[in-house]
Amino acid sequence: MEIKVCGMREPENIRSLISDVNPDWMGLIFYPKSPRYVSDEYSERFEEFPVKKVGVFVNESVDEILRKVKLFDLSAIQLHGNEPVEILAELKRKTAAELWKVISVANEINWENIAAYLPYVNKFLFDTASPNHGGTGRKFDWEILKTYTFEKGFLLSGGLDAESVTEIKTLKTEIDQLEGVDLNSKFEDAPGLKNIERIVRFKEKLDHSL
Ligand SMILES: O=C(O)c1ccccc1NCC(=O)[C@H](O)[C@H](O)COP(=O)(O)O
Repeated sequence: MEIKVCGMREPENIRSLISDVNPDWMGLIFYPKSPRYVSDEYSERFEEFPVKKVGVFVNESVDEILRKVKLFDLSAIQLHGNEPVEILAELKRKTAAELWKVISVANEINWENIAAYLPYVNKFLFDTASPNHGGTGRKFDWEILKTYTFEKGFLLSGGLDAESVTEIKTLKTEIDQLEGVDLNSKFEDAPGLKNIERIVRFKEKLDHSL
């Protein structure tokens, strides 16, 4: 299973993450209201790191997203707001970066609305709905994912921690499209600063149980 560690910011912390965990993806948050916000000044400090970067955006303009893709050498764009399909269509025409659409889960999911994104996205990411958009540290009811019928893969997100591993394993046996997990606030010592040991323990538990 893929591992994305989101909300990274501090170079020394990133260095430890890569050497001890070697995640598939590192998430950088470009939403100014997030306590994990990554400003342009960080771009030079990230150049050396051999890890694929995914930029997290909330209702951002296409021009600004493309500017960040270039500045931070992003491999993927995670759209974490209410972005309409047209924005994804435009991005797909203008960049080779992967496109991930976040589905914020409250009570129900309208699968017809989500189907409209299929021609443009590389994957979906299911997260807990919140007025702040992400980083809630709360799980949603994963039962709803059992009604997922598309072939497209997705990442599971929202309040994941080491205690979640058994349930993730069960879910994977039922839903093959579950490609990976997204870790964030439950692995932090402070916003934007991850506890690497905690992530190592999560990964070991996941590897042993899959
Ligand atoms: O983490 C944030 O501060 C954030 C703020 C606004 C939009 C997205 C944000 N995070 C994006 C992510 O992909 C998080 O990993 C995801 O929301 C899960 O976070 P958590 O519930 O803390 O595990």
